[in-house]
Amino acid sequence: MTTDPLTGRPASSPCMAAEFEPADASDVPRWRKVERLRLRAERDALRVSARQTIGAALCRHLAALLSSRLSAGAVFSAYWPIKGEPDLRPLMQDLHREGIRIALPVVETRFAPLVFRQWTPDTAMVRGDWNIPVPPAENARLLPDVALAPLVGWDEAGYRLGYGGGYFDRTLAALHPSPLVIGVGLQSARLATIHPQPHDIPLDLIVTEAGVQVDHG
Ligand SMILES: Nc1nc2c(c(=O)[nH]1)N(C=O)[C@@H](CNc1ccc(C(=O)N[C@@H](CCC(=O)O)C(=O)O)cc1)CN2
Ligand SMILES: Nc1ncnc2c1ncn2[C@@H]1O[C@H](COP(=O)(O)OP(=O)(O)OP(=O)(O)O)[C@@H](O)[C@H]1O
Repeated sequence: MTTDPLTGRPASSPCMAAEFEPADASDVPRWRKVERLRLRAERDALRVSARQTIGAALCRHLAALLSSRLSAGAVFSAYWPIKGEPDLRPLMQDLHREGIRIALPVVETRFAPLVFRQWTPDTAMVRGDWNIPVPPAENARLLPDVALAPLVGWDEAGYRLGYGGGYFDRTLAALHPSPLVIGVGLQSARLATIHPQPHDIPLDLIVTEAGVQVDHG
């Protein structure tokens, strides 16, 4: 039997497709819940070495993409990896060294837009909402010129599936001028469609370990 080099599982593992497709908008939240669980389980099953390879490839693709879009003093919002998300902290370090200001998203108020707090390699992170490590409240609040949006799932129209809090959609709806938003996730997290709803805002670009997949930027 052949083995998938990334997951170490049988290449012919049983079909993991969602058990249903939503018939109408009222089914979409339930469908998304099933898909989030499936995609997160697949991501959790990755070997550490596969995760590292993916993170390094993403850092490379993003560095190439950002070199023409960010200059010293610009604000770049990244994320602190949780729940098996690709680790882009080496990229944050490199861009910081180049004089780019790095910010991280923070849930300061539940169900409100995210705020962005400055991060430097010297920042002592504290635990925020949902136990996510965040820069402390005394760090400067910044508005990103370019923002990464971590993806649980994505589609070729540029829509994203996150953890289901609606935080990025709420944030993008509130930010003016809106930053260039780059979705970051696994190639294997591609869906035929996320069944976009009126509140869903498409991303400008989507990048996976295989390179740029969507470019509306
Ligand atoms: N690394 C990282 N940081 C990030 C995000 C992210 O996706 N990744 N976010 C991107 O938006 C924001 C936090 N997003 C959140 C999204 C949902 C819930 C939430 O509602 N949690 C529920 C449990 C939901 C579940 O387990 O399915 C809860 O706490 O009860 C909290 C934070 C900001 N920081
Ligand atoms: N602009 C908005 N204003 C108010 N509520 C919103 C907005 N955008 C999304 N929501 C609400 O947030 C909830 C979750 O939305 P969705 O399924 O798109 O989450 P998600 O994009 O996967 O999560 P996240 O952005 O936190 O990673 C929905 O109930 C939706 O109504």
